[in-house]
Formats: sequence, structure tokens, C-alpha cells
Amino acid sequence: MSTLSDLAVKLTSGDVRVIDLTHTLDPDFPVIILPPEFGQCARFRMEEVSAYDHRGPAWKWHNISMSEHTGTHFDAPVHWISGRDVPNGAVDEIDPAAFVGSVVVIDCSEGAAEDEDFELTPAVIEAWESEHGQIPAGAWVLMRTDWSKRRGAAYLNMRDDGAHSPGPTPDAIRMLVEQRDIRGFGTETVGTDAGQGAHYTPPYPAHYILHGAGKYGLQCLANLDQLPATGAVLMAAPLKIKNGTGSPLRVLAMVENT
Ligand SMILES: O=C(O)C(=O)c1ccccc1S
Ligand SMILES: [Mn+2]
Repeated sequence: MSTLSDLAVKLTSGDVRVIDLTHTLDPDFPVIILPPEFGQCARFRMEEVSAYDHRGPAWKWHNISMSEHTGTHFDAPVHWISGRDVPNGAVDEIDPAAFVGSVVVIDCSEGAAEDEDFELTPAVIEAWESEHGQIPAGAWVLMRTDWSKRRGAAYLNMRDDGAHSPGPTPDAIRMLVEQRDIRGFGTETVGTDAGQGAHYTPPYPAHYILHGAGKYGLQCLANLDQLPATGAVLMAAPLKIKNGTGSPLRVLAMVENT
């Protein structure tokens, strides 16, 4: 039996499960808040066009609007100034082969529960690798913090000096990109960078280093606690928006029952 036929059989039998890593697109779902002098991210909005009524007797539909970076979404290299000249850096130009691939999960949930500004550092990555093996080239790396379980104001966790949420240090992202050649980095928080990411050098190091190297980001992920540390396959295909810097998307993972 071919690999794909075997996979189809296992998907039908449930020996391979599909896990949804996506938050519902909802007007109440928080979006990133930037300093007031900058443009802001739009929340998801929807308006009813008809509902089996005079506006459309046999059909129901809505018009929707949002930012490319609303909700669970994909960041393309062109999103950041460091990636502005990366070949095929917009969502409509990326090779679709990049949208399906292996994924590893680094569990930082205990650290994030103790410290809202928990940092993924090279030492955390190396400790993970000592247990699970070296992160394979071309893999997605997801930082599990269980932040997706937060609701309301606790999700953005804004204080007088801005947001406080976990994320990677510049050295950690540099290690993942330059030494492990990952495909992309994903988080449960509203951005791939820590809430205080503007204060690193370079500012917003995850965006700066990932996208400058032609890598991708995923944000506002959910259910990472349902994934194994290794062995899952991620499917993350952004909308094909012309010259798009990113897009909301359905992120799914295939996990084998062991
Ligand atoms: O990519 C994003 O959604 C994101 O986190 C972001 C967007 C724009 C400016 C800064 C950041 S930090
Ligand atoms: Mn984004």
C-alpha cells in the first residue's frame, strides 16, 4: 500500500487523528495592540447579507473583514522589513510545499505559568533536544505556553509598559534559524515575539530574524497540549492574498495514535 493510501486508511480508522490548532474567528477575539502612534490591527467583523429572506430567499451569507494578522494567522517574510526583499516572500508566492511538514513542540507551559515574561532561550532548546533529539531541519517549532487557555484581558495581558507574555530571546530564534534551519516558529500568544519583544536587540527578534531568513510565523495557536513533542505533521496554508503579508488560516496537525 502506498504511503498516501496507508495514511487515508489510518485517517479513516482514527489511527491518525487530526487536531485543530485554531481559535474561532470571533469579533471578541483579541488582536495585537501596538503603541498608539502606529496603525492598528483590525478585529474580525461580519455582517449578514441575507438569511433566507427578502435579501436572498434561499440563501444565507455574510460579508467579513479582518486584518491579515487577525486571530490564528500566518506571517510571511514580507511582513517584516528584514524580509522585504526575500524571494517569494508574500503569501501568494510561497511554495505550497512549505504548508505541510513536520512539527516539534517545546513545552514551556510550566515556565510560562510561573513567569508571564518567560523566555525561550538556547538553554531551554538544548534541554529539549537532550530529551527528544536535535530539531530536524525544515521543521516547524511551536512554543507551547498554554496561553491559549487565557480569556479576556488576560490573553493580551497589557500593563502600563505594554504586553507581558512569553516568547523567544534573540539568541533562541537565531539558534533555531541559523543552526537548526527550521521552517517557521509558532506561538499561542498574539505574536511570535514576547509581549516585551520591542525591547530586545533587534526589536521583535522573532519577526526580524525569522522573516529576514525567509522563514514563517504562526500566532494565536491553540491546543498545543494535544500534540506530542515530536512526530506530528502540521498543515498551515495561508489564504492566497496578492502581495499578502500573512493571513488568518485553519491550522491542523496530524497525530499518530501510539
Ligand atoms: O505579526 C504580528 O501579528 C505581530 O505580532 C505584529 C504585527 C505588527 C507589528 C508588530 C507585531 S509584533
Ligand atoms: Mn502576524
